[in-house]
Amino acid sequence: MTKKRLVVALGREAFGAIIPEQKKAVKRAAKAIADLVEAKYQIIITHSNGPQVGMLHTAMTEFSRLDNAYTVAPMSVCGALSQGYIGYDLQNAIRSELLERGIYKPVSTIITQVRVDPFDEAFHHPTKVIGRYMTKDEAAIEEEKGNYVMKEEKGFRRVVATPKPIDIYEIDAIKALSDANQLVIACGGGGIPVLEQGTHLRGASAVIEKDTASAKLADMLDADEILFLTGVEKVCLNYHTPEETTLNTITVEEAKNYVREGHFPETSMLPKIEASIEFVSKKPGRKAVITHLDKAKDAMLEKTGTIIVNS
Ligand SMILES: Nc1ncnc2c1ncn2[C@@H]1O[C@H](COP(=O)(O)OP(=O)(O)O)[C@@H](O)[C@H]1O
Ligand SMILES: NC(=O)OP(=O)(O)O
Repeated sequence: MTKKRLVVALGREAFGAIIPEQKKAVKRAAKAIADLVEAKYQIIITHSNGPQVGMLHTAMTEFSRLDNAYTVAPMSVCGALSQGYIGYDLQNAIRSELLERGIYKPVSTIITQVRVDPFDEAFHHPTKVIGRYMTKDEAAIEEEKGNYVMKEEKGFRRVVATPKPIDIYEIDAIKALSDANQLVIACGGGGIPVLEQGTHLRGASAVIEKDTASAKLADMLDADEILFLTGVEKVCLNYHTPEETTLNTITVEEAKNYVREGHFPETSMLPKIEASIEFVSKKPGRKAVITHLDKAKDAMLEKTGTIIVNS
């Protein structure tokens, strides 16, 4: 029996924001992945990095202010750092969980670069929230430093540009490892955004939306399914209102209508719905699933989650 190829996109629930939280949270992510390995999926893992990339950028910038022996790290370098240390924790947690279940399977992280367009309009309209929540006063100080901030429900956060992913440079390596039945962590944080300049890849000051990049990766790998593991069991209409209802299986057309009706916020659920529409509508038979981190196996068995199909 050929295994189904599945891209699993791990959201913030799988990492928390700070390093001690991450060590604990990745164990839950590892359980989800191990369940899917046991269910015989061929898995490629992607992950969030919004809180982490913001933390790294702020830390490096502030440190360089204190000591001029250190320099500011560009956002692209912070993206690479985040892929490295998140991948490190994740691959070790998955390795342990699999070994405890008597399964040996190599797990590796690929530092992944993703091509973006230097003329992408997103560079003029930053919308990607990163880093920690700030108070109004902290946000004002942040703006004085030349950074953009945005007001969210729980406070203020920094925002950076989020250009569309065009191509994934390490796709052949990702595919080779996956074809060899190994677990691969790739496109972390949406991938490091790079601009192609002749033979040189130059890092861009941006953070790619990991949901969009996950759909791109899933399409380039010709995956059968994509699974977004987030903080809710099902996607809702009229979220957090007295009229709230949950969605079970919906078609791409229904999903598009709900987007038009404005049910999904731009900085949280919308990218997952748009990525699902993009992936599913490219080829018949594809499926996208959105559910809670702890419900991965049940959702793949269609016992829970929101499932997006062609028709
Ligand atoms: N319509 C909606 N239905 C369900 N959850 C929603 C909705 N709108 C916003 N959310 C929130 O969006 C979150 C998912 O977005 P986010 O945390 O940014 O993703 P990720 O888990 O990939 O990091 C959910 O955990 C939930 O709190
Ligand atoms: N890069 C990215 O989309 O990260 P978050 O999911 O944490 O926003």
